[in-house]
Amino acid sequence: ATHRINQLRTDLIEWTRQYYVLDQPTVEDHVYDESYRQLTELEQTFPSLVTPGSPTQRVGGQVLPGFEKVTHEIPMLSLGDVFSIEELSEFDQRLQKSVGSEVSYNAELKIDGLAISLTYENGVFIKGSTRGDGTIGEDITENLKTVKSIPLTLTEPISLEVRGECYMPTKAFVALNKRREEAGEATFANPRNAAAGSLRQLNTAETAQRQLSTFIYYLVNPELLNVRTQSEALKRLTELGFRTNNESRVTNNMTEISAYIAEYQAKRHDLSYDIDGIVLKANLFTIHDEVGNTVKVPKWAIAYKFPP
Ligand SMILES: COc1nc2nc(N)nc(N)c2nc1C
Repeated sequence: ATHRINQLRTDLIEWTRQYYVLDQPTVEDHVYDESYRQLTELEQTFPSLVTPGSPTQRVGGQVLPGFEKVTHEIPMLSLGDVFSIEELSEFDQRLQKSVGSEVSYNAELKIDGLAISLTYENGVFIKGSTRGDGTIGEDITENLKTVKSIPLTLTEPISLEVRGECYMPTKAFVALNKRREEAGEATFANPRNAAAGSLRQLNTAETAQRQLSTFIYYLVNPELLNVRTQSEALKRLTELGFRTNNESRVTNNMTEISAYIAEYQAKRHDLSYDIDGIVLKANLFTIHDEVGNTVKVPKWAIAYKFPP
C-alpha cells in the first residue's frame, strides 16, 4: 500500500503543478479524479500513512479558532507609487544618481491581490502569513495550504522565504459573486477584497472553494540561491515549483519602460486577473543592498499606478 500511495501522490503532485502552477494540464480531469479517489480511499484504510504534504490535505476542513500572529524577521514592505511617466523618470534619475550608474529594472505587472509571505524548511511549506502592518502579520498557513498553486514541497530541499500576491482570478470572482447574490449574501466589491476575505476565512474548507491563485515575486535573502538579479531569482523560483508571472521583462531605459507600460495598459483587461499598474525593481541585488529601504517602502523599487 505504501508503494501505491507514494506513486499516487507523486502523480497527483506533478499533475497539480502542471495544472495550477504552469497552466499546462497534462492529464484529463477524470484521470486526476480517479487517482485522487484511490489515494483518499487508501489513506482512509491506512490513516497512519497520511502525510502533511499529501494532495488530500489541500481540501481544508478544520474551522480555526482565530489566527496567530507572525513576526516578519525581514519587514514586509509595501511600495512607493507614482502616477505619471514624469514622476517615474524622476525616480529613475534619483536612483541612477545615488548609485552613480545606469539602472536596469525588472519590470513586472502589479498584481492586485493580497501580499503573502511563504516560509519553507528543507523544501517543505511550514508557514504562510499576511503582511499585516509590515512587522506583525496573521498566520494563515492552513488557508494557504488549500491554494493549489502554492507548492507544499519544493523541487529541492531548500529553506527559504518568498513573498508574492495571492489573488482571485476574474472568472472565479464573477462566479463567486453570482453565487453570493443567489444566496442573498453581500457581494465583494473587487477581486482583491474577495481574495482577502477568502484568506481570512476561519473555515479552511470554504477557502479551498475560492479558486485562489498566486504570483510569487520576491525571494528574501537571494544570496541563498546565488542569484544576482531579480530576473534570475524569478527564474529560480519557477524551477523550485512556484508560480511566477510570465509577463515580466528587464528594461534598460525610460523608452523601454514606457513601452512596457503602454503594452500592459492596453492589455490590462485581457488578463485573467486584476492588475493596478506595474512595478519596477532595480534588477541587480547589489543596488538593493546599496540604497536599502525607508521605514515603509524599498528605495530600489517603485510602482507606477495606471489611471483608474
Ligand atoms: C517588493 O515588493 C513588492 N513587489 C511586488 N511585485 C509585483 N510584481 N507586484 C506586487 N503587487 C508587489 N508588491 C510588493 C510589495
